[in-house]
Amino acid sequence: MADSPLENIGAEQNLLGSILLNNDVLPRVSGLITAEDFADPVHGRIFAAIQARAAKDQLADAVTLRAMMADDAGLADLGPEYLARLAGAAISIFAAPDYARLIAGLAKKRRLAAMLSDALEGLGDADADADAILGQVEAFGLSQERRGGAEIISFMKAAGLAVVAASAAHTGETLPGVPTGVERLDEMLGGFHAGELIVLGGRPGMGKSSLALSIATHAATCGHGVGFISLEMDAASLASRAISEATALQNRPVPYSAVRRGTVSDREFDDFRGAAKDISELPISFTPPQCRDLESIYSSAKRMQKLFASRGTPLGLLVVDYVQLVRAGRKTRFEEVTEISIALKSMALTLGVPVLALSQLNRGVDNRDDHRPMTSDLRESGQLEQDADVILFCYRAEHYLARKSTDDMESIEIQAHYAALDAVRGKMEIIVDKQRNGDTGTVVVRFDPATNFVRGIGA
Ligand SMILES: Nc1ncnc2c1ncn2[C@@H]1O[C@H](COP(=O)(O)OP(=O)(O)OP(=O)(O)O)[C@@H](O)[C@H]1O
Repeated sequence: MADSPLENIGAEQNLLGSILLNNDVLPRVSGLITAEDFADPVHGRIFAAIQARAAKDQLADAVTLRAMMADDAGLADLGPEYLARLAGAAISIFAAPDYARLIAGLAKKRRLAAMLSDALEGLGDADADADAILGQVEAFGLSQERRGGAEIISFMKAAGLAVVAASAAHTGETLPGVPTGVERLDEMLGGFHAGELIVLGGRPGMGKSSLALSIATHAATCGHGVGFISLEMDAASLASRAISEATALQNRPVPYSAVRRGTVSDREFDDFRGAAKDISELPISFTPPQCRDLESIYSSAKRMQKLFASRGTPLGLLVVDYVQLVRAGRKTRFEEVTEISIALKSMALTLGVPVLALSQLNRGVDNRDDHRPMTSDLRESGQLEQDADVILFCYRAEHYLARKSTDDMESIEIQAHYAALDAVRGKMEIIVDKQRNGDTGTVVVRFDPATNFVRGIGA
């Protein structure tokens, strides 16, 4: 069958063949083309598989890929020797970048054609809103700029975008960013903004994961697709916490630890099951435990973005819990976290969503009199501090006071200790330590660790 004018299957075969024959071709074309640019979906999957192997410093040739893609029905349809045939059709290493540009250019034209056809269809509908169609065209232009990366944006265009964002914020109908569910925090930040890296730091047990999950479920409730990449907890444990929070919101709190231990009453079990049913449709996706390196995090995020787009709830937030567990294969921890931090910021930009990255702070915080985290606590964490657009810390005085021994205290001190404990019981401070485009400050929220419940005081 002849290629359509907007695809060149032969060029795709030649390019893939040359990479399979010589993996050194890959770095020469990586910045020019993505797996989505291939017109033939099987070719896209072959390219993604080559990239995944290369990221792990593994050889990607016809033999290794055939084993890796043994379950790919599309590849099986093309015959057992297809990969070997591709390798036989290789072009020279010097021609590869031109082929990559040709394929990427055709992909751009296909996307443009699809978008224009949608827009024309919209224009044919007498009830369609012209501004909505124009927005669609503009959004397409922006998404192509992100792909191109190096394109130049005129001041006029930037000013236009600034006015669109200001007008959305001004009318107050919608938050400019993804809402967190903590009203005061949303007022300070305007929600989490697309393209931003938000770092949430804290000591273990301070409630980072709980806060992140609570924000994720709230964002999903508001219609944003959420990708939750936890390197610490499995999907069922995260879901259990989210369901527990839903029971608390329904004023029938069922602690997730009791559910796990099997110590809930029949009524509590029914409440838990009922809440699970209520939130089961939320657009949140988790990743399997083997998703631990940057390459798989990025490819999972891209898969989630496609999945959510196809379901009409576009990916609005990506959460990574937590940075120190991600593997990047660098020599020192500092270099490794720096690479992760740069990658997470670029993920936020290329995917066009906010990335909420959790960061575990080291013991230094516990050894001070004031255990509130500070910017300097992030300094050992590579370049996180510089790359982050927003830095949040969570802090619970209750966590420290409840663990303080009263053995050596006088009775008056014990009284003061319990008064202090009562004053902070059930409260978490969210410290906005850095905001590239706004003010800093502290927001106090109600936090029930047993049910993962986080809400603004008085909410
Ligand atoms: N039933 C319960 N009663 C009281 N506290 C609980 C209960 N269940 C869990 N917790 C506490 O809730 C907190 C949950 O914290 P979370 O997992 O969000 O911490 P984190 O900051 O992400 O740190 P970590 O790295 O340890 O997970 C922990 O301090 C845990 O001890």
